[in-house]
Formats: sequence, structure tokens, C-alpha cells
Amino acid sequence: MSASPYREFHLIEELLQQLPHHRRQGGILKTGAGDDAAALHTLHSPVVTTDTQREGVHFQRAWLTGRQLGQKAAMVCLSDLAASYATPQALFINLCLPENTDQPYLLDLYRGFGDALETYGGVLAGGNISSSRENDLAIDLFAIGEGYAPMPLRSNARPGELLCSSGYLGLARAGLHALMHGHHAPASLLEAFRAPRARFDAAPILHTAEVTTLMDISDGLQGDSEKIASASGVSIELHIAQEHLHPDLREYATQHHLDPIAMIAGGGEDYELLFTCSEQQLKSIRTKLPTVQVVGRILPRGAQPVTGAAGASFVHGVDWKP
Ligand SMILES: Nc1ncnc2c1ncn2[C@@H]1O[C@H](COP(=O)(O)OP(=O)(O)O)[C@@H](O)[C@H]1O
Ligand SMILES: Cc1ncc(C[n+]2csc(CCOP(=O)(O)OP(=O)(O)O)c2C)c(N)n1
Ligand SMILES: [Mg+2]
Repeated sequence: MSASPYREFHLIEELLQQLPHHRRQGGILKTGAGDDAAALHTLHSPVVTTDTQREGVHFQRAWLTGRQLGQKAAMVCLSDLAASYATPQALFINLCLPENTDQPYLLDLYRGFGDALETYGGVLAGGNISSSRENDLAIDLFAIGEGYAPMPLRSNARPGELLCSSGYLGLARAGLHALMHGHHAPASLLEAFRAPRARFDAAPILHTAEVTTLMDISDGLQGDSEKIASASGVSIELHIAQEHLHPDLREYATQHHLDPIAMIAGGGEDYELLFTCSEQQLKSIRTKLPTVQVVGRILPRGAQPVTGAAGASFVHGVDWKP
């Protein structure tokens, strides 16, 4: 579709109409989409994050409906707010549209943005549309949240602590594997890739337990543990065993001769929360968050930032196959 200024004007109106009214006005907005900029009410503790979903890098259009893609793209951006002890207030969306993007797909995409805002909160405050000369649809997102606690950091991990995940890992990677190779897979794996959930439910539990080292797992357990290890000046020993495997991941890996432990370590796009805590903190967390898993422990800085598992985490610019 061409996004000439005239077409674009009408397109924006139609796209916005796919969202419920309260997701376009009110909340943090003094003035929302429609003017040169959005005017916002004051926040006590603004937290800001940005992300991109790009066709061919993050998704293929054949793998998800427009609505699923919109929901996931918004969720990916908002997940960083969950991991920052913040609640979503406003979302801005920039679209770069190739010629081959049809209008029904775009309307569906906006229903998906609306779904994510319904689930997690916040309003669509604005964005931008440009046409692209390339064939890949790109969605750039920018979110503003209200912090409800001091920001947890990647640099607070201390030797003696445990490394934990808010839930099962590796499912999205198995779902991606199935989509890439055209394999049948249980809904749990496909849904983990197509419709992951940001853990806004788990974050306040971690805050109450005074967890101060926290991030969401987007690039894979191994790679994201490395980020905590280098920011904190520690080493991390991962310990992933049979008890960490979701039964559907175990079965899929067996069927396709894959190493499920490497899939967990390499993973990616889990959007579970990765955090460090003491044994005592873990006890109180477990009572409210039974899905929590201990996946490693923090050691004094050694030769390697992360030991104990070998899984190739996703790295942009490196040829990567699940
Ligand atoms: N192009 C960039 N310019 C400036 N800062 C960046 C850029 N890319 C990433 N960052 C910053 O680096 C940090 C780590 O980014 P990243 O690991 O991609 O976080 P996440 O996986 O949560 O999106 C973040 O604070 C992010 O804002
Ligand atoms: C077509 C396609 N190839 C590969 C992947 C796998 N993949 C793409 S990005 C990514 C990691 C997360 O993305 P990134 O842009 O690094 O998110 P951030 O860490 O900035 O939150 C993974 C596992 C995919 N989802 N789709
Ligand atoms: Mg993150």
C-alpha cells in the first residue's frame, strides 16, 4: 500500500479507530494522537523504553496474524516496563510500511496493539507512518511507564545469591523452530512464540520480596545472564536440569533430536523475568509465584562470565538458526 500523505491521513484515523476509545484518550494524556505532539500529565517517576520488531529479523508475516503481531510487538516493548517495576502509561508506534502491506492487515495489527493495552494498561499516545522502499515491515515502539519502586538493575547481583526465572524457558524457541521448519507442535510452544505474556503479575511480587536485580529474558538465558554477570562484576553458574523442562518442550526436543537444555540456555523471546535473590527471599517469592525456577547461582568473578550450559543465544548480526 502506498502511504502518500493524503492516504496516510485517512489511514491513521482508521487505524486509531481499531482501539477502544479509552485506549486513545484519557489516562496520562492531556492531548493524544492527532496533533503535532502528545501532551502528557506529570508522572512521579517516569520510566521510558523502546524496541523494534522487524520482518525477517523478529517475525515472518506468514507465522502470525496481524492481530497477533500487534499484540506481541506491544507486549515486547511493555515487558521492559514490567522488568523495571513500572506500569504502562503511554505507547507510541512508528510504522515503516512496504508496498505489499494491505490495509486489512494493518487494521488487524492495530486491534492487536489495542489487545495489549487492554491487558497491560496504558494508552496509544501517537506514532508515525512512513512508506518503505524495502519489503520488510518494521514496527518501532516507544513506551512510557510510571515507576512504582526504585528501578531494579542488572548490576546488583552479589556472590552467594540464586539466579531465578519467573517461569519455564525455551518454549518460544521451540515454537519458532516449529514455525521455521514447518513442523507440527503443541499449542503451548506456538503460543509461547506468537503470544508471550509480559510478567506484570510477577514483578510486584519480586518488588515486595525486595528483589533488586531484575531483567526480562529476550535474548536467551545464557546471553541475558551474561548481561547481569558483566554489569554486576560477577560470574554466573547456570544449572539447567530435567526439572526445568516443560513436558511439551521435552517431547518436541526428543521428536526432533534437539537438546532441550541448549534450547533453554539459547532460548530467546521468553519474556519471563530473570532475577537474583537469597534462599530466604526465594521462600517468600515461591509462596506467591509457584512457577519460579532456580536456574543458577552467582559466584565471585571468574575466568568466564557464565558457565554450566552451552546454548547459542540470539545475537543481532550473527547468522542464527533455532
Ligand atoms: N542504539 C542504542 N543507543 C543507545 N542506547 C542503546 C541502544 N541500543 C540499546 N541501548 C541501551 O542499552 C541497554 C541494553 O539494551 P538491550 O540489551 O537491548 O535491552 P533490552 O534487551 O531490555 O531491550 C538499554 O539500556 C538500552 O536502552
Ligand atoms: C525471522 C526470525 N528469525 C529469528 C528470530 C529469533 N529472534 C529474533 S530477535 C530475538 C531476540 C530478541 O530480540 P531483540 O531485538 O534483541 O530484543 P531486545 O533484546 O532488544 O529486547 C530472537 C530470539 C525471530 N523471532 N524471527
Ligand atoms: Mg529487556
